[in-house]
Amino acid sequence: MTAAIDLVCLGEPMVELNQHHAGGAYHPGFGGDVSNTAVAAARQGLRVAMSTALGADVFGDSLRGLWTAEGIDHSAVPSDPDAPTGLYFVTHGPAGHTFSYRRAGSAASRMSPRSLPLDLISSAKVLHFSAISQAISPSACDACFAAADAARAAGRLVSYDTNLRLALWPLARARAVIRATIGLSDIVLPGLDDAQKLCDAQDADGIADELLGLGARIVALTMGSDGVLVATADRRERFGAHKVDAVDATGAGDAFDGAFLAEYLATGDAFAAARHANAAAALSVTGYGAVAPLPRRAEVEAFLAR
Ligand SMILES: O=C(O)C(=O)C[C@H](O)[C@H](O)CO
Repeated sequence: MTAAIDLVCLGEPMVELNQHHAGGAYHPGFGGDVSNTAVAAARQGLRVAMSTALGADVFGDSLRGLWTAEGIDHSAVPSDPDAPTGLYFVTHGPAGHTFSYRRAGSAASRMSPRSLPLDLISSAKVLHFSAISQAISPSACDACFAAADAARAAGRLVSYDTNLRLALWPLARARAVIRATIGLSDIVLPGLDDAQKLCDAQDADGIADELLGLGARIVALTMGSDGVLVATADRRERFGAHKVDAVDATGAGDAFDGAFLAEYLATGDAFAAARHANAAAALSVTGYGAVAPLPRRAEVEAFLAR
């Protein structure tokens, strides 16, 4: 079964409570950046598995329900009877969205190198994790490095989103860990705001140069309303942002990541992958929540064909 997996996503899934309007009700949904990426990739046709841990609780059960419905393999995900599934709240204001976490001590934060499904990671085509996967605890950070080592030793691709969450760790530590991880990654997927905190360079081309210099093979830098810059050692290209009626940017980067990986595995072309992912990310911000609005392949293709 594991031999058929294209993508393993390693990190922390969470239940989401999203308050669409100030003072209004909180709407239940799903989040956790790499779980969002897993759903985004599965909706584009990849065979995806999760590597994480859940609490043995109703929130863990509902995440399993999501993954089953999306065709995502969660057979390697244990349920921890002694630690909860993490939650987060999303509120919206004039400056965008804010995340408030209830995740300290979660089951996923107890991940360690010993808990990894190494056969799965070594046999899948791509391992994807993020700086959030590393920030949730020192043992989870160790697990990410061990997983990257296993994937690389097996000749697999490592994909990394630099998602910087300064509520989870201080910038100095984040910067050191993230820059070291970029050196182990084939595909690096940063957002501009984060990249400006992680790099000495502040402009998009300088950031791409710096990340390629750290060892990335492909950099896809998402820049919000300025679109996307994709850079490899010998080519770079910009893709303009699509104009859509945006209501909630939660998970837009994860939508990009999942669609990018799906199209990259289908075509081997990072630039075609970015064009596809740029459209998927645009569609993902037209609804509330990290997961519900993630588009399917047919929707992305129809949007690009307009
Ligand atoms: O912020 C986090 O740790 C999350 O995983 C919550 C969101 O789902 C995620 O950030 C969206 O990218």
